[in-house]
Amino acid sequence: MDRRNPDSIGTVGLKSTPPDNDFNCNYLATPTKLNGEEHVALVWRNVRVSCTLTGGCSYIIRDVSGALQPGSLVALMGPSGAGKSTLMTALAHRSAANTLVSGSILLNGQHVGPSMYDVSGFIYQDELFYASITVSEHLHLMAHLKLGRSLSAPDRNELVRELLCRTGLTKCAHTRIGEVGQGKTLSGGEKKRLAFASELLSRPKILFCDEPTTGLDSYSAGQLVAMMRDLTRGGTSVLCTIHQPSDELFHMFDSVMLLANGRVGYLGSPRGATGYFERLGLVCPGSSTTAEFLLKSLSNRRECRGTKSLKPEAICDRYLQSEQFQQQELVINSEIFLSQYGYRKRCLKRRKQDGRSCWFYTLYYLMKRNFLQSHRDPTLQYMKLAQRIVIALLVGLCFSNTIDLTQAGAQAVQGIIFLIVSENTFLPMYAMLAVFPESFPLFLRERKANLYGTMQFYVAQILAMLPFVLLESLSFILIVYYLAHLRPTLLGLLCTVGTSVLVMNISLACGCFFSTLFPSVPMAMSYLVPFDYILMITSGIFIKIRSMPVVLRWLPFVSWMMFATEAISIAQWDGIEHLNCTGVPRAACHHSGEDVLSQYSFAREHLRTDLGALVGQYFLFHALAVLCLMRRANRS
Ligand SMILES: Nc1ncnc2c1ncn2[C@@H]1O[C@H](COP(=O)(O)OP(=O)(O)OP(=O)(O)O)[C@@H](O)[C@H]1O
Repeated sequence: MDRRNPDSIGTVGLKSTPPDNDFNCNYLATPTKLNGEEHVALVWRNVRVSCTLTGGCSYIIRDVSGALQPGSLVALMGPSGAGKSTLMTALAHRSAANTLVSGSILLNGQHVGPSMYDVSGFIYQDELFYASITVSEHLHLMAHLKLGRSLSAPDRNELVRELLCRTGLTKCAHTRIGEVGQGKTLSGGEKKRLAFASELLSRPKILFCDEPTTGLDSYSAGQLVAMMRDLTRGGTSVLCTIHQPSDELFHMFDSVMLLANGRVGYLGSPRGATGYFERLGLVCPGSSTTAEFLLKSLSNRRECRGTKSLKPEAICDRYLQSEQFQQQELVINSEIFLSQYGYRKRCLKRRKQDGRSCWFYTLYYLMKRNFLQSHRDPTLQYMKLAQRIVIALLVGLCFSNTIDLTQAGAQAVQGIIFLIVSENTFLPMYAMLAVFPESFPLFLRERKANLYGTMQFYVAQILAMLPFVLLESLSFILIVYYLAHLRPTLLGLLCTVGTSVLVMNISLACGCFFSTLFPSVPMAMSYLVPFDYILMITSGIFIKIRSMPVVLRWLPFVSWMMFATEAISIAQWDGIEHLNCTGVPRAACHHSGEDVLSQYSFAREHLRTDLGALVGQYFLFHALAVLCLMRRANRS
């Protein structure tokens, strides 16, 4: 219970928060020290939302007006498909890209825009987290991402501690969030509370909650609504969609907005709702809760009918002539008046500082989050490393006694070069395909909330992977090099290792490109397989580039396998003067390293071009991947 504020016990006898530890939890219900200017009011008038898909789509929301006054707890209710989520995302300035919002939505008198992200939080119906990090780590990382450098380390720690305490998560602070089927994970209710705590980090003035109680038992749902009520005591306004709350929960809200087919059927106090509907001739049977009765009344398939049978459209028409509608108009007008005459602050404070330092600061914490996620997932990283080591041992041992300065040795060297290049190409490329589709939904939400940009997200993903990529690539090539007795010179080793690492990075970049270009892994896979064949055919091992049909001679230039095979071949053969021709006809014999290279149309003068082309392809694929990601994010 809040010790400063005795009123923080819910109206239905639910304590605002279970006292699960000895901490003083005074974050949520901190009585507002703000004067009227610091409050944020949201009013909306004649809001319409339509979707812009080709093939046409009618209005989802039609001429909806209302107000969210500072410190109020408002429930948004309606039958499934009534448009609750659509209205809420429009008010929160987080609408899907394929929807068009018209009408006025005013935040302290100003048309709503990106400043909404600085004053509001949004709790989605399905909460998304990085599963491998702990609750406490998640809150600390989110504090860095949301608040930047605006808080000192002790203040940040204190804030996280307070929120853990207030949301009853202290006992699972060091539990990994987890996913279903991963051993110990947070329960559904704990995840909801964590989503709640994450949004409260930035002390939002408005909190939008999309069905936060769905999937919770009645006690947990009661706790959550009580928590929201506590929050409103600090001046925060909460708009919350909710499905069929119990009577206790229903009456905890200050007002309720009922939607039917995208229109308002009632907006007013929960207490007045039953009476209002009774005056329309719709009577609630004793067995129903108030919410059930209201939803059935507004549903197209109604069971709850009174003497008069009003259709949802007629109920919405009657609302426009009601006293409740007139009262709402007064509230909207008074809020507009308060904003116009300076009682509501127009320039809302930004959460984070702008500028370069903030860009790198955010990048660092995104990288840290990605690193923790991949580092802690043994199935993903350590299994991959073990797999690479096993393959390296296999390849190295198979070739261990085959490499010498003979004709057979020359063939073995070219064979192992092909294996090195293809091993560094195909596995990493396919491993990347799932990365962006998996992280895209969370990225989209956080990007919409203005936490970071596409470039920061992309660079963080790549940099966080880099240590593992280097480890995998180096362990593979060093084992193979040593066991197969490849050329024992420093230059040969450096050039081979450097090219292999580069090849692995290009393959990752190409995998990123395919994974951002296509919306799903199977689709990306179906295009990647033919591309793999182009890579292999043009690697220079199977066919001389000069003997390919003229129209296809450009293909090798999109194939890093050709440049890499040539670079490593040069590293292995350049400067070798003599090869043993015993048992081979003189005409078919390679007398020197240069002969071996020329058999594949390779030449030592190409080395710089090869390395330059590899570096160029690395940047090209990353640039294409970023463009695709931006395009997809803008369209979502
Ligand atoms: N981006 C969109 N593109 C096309 N149609 C949409 C889009 N968003 C919502 N709709 C349609 O608008 C209607 C209202 O959807 P919305 O999700 O807002 O309803 P809801 O009241 O929140 O429903 P529920 O309670 O089931 O979550 C639905 O018929 C839905 O299919």
